[in-house]
Amino acid sequence: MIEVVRLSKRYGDKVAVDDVGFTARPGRVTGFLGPNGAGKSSTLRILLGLDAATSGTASINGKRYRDLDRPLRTVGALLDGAGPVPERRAVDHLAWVARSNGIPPRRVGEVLDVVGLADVARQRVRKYSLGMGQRLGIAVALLGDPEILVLDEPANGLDPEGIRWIRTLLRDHAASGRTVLLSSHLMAEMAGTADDVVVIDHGRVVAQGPVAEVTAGHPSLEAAFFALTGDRPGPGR
Ligand SMILES: Nc1ncnc2c1ncn2[C@@H]1O[C@H](COP(=O)(O)OP(=O)(O)OP(=O)(O)O)[C@@H](O)[C@H]1O
Repeated sequence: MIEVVRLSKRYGDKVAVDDVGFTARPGRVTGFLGPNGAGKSSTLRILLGLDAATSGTASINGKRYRDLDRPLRTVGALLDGAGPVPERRAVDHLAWVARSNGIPPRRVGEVLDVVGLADVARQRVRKYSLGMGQRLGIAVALLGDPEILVLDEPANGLDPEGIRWIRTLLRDHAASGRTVLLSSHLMAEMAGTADDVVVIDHGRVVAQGPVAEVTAGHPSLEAAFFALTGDRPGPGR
């Protein structure tokens, strides 16, 4: 379970996250939705111990990330922009992450199979396409067989088949009683993946609840999103 309570983050005068609260529950995929710059990555970075909150708390199974024992075995994460050293081979990167977290080496082969990179595991990461890099990031997230997955824009760089693949992976993870939190600015992707959504705009939560509830009165989740955020679909959105 993930709990975010009255979380705020300021960068100088800029309020990036403003009194945000939500819960991501076991057995459900929770979608964290918002336009670019809404505060999604800032919230997830605090949750994962990469940044400090100005006020409020973000916890994983009741603990701050930094207080988790062997964190990768509790929570697997994929963050925008985070990636392995380009000169490293994918398999070596995974083996290094596994070693540093006390994860059995056999998991490396298992996750390479799950993400469909087994045949290219010995290639250097710099030769990977965007989509392959994204799959490698997901492999790292799965390495510790974690109860909780936190993924920032996991569909970035994936083709339609890749998007369908990750949707199935996340649905299966939740169906086995585990917790999934994923951020996206892509409504269509979220409508088919999430059980619950948290909609954030200008740092504040503007709606949250089961997809059907948030969508009620609108023709689609996309229409609800644009009505809630006052934004129009356009380039980069
Ligand atoms: N390190 C930083 N210093 C100053 N401002 C920042 C910093 N990180 C984020 N911000 C600002 O905080 C706001 C929220 O950014 P954040 O990256 O959390 O949004 P986001 O919803 O994840 O958007 P995106 O999808 O574009 O990543 C933005 O206005 C951004 O410019």
